Amino acid sequence: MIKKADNIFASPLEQMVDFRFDERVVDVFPDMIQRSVPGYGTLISNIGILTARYAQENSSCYDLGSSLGAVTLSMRQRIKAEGCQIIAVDNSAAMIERAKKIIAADNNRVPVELRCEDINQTLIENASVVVMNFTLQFIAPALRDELIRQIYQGLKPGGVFILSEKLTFDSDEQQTFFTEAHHDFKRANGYSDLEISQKRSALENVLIPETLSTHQHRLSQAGFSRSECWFQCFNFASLIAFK
Ligand SMILES: Nc1ncnc2c1ncn2[C@@H]1O[C@H](C[S@+](CC[C@H]([NH3+])C(=O)[O-])CC(=O)[O-])[C@@H](O)[C@H]1O
Ligand SMILES: O=C(O)C(=O)Cc1ccccc1
Repeated sequence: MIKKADNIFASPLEQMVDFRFDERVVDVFPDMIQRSVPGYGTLISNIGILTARYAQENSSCYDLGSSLGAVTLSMRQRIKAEGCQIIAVDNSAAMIERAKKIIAADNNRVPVELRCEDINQTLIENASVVVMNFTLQFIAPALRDELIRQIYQGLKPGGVFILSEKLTFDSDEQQTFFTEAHHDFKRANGYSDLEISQKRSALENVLIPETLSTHQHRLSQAGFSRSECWFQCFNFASLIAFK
């Protein structure tokens, strides 16, 4: 499949509208996420490696906010345990339609179920691995505690939850440093200042980042015994939480 370049925010927009995972975004999504999230490729491959270690026989592995199925494919390639299935969930119909084609073109044997639904409505059960790779940040903050509690409840003993998020920081100094470093990363990947600033406005009310300590506190309140930050590049981090 050829990768289409993301130029969604390249020309001046008369009216700023909230960012949505629609058809236009789906078309350029692999290029957009790769050029926007430092370490994205490293995260995808290592989520596969972590899944290989923690996937249990006859259990389910969940990819919540699966977009085009990058995490699903990485998990699918690595799972060795017998009788595992992957459940991939996204509430964007455009994403799910495209993901169906991508998954169908992959010939690995691990069963994949793709669901178009709100992850707040997803019943998590018999899970050994649950992944949210940059999805919690799009969930209304008031719903986050309950969602993480549901994930904890649905995990089997020994199960893990992998949570990747864009972070915000308590100190102005840290916030400025990480934001500028991220913008430098985007500039180095060919985005103009206009693209960076228009996308930033479009995401303002849609992507609501939290601090690392807010995430860690929520995980421990939900019951997780321990969490480790196993990856961070600038303001993008990933945690693994153990039941
Ligand atoms: N309530 C919701 N229910 C279900 N899906 C949702 C919801 N809200 C947002 N989404 C979906 O969450 C995904 C977030 S992208 C994940 C990248 C992927 N994990 C990847 O590793 O390539 C991250 C990003 O673009 O920064 C989109 O596909 C939304 O439709
Ligand atoms: O582009 C950004 O500034 C981001 O924070 C990452 C991102 C990547 C893809 C869709 C939405 C946000």
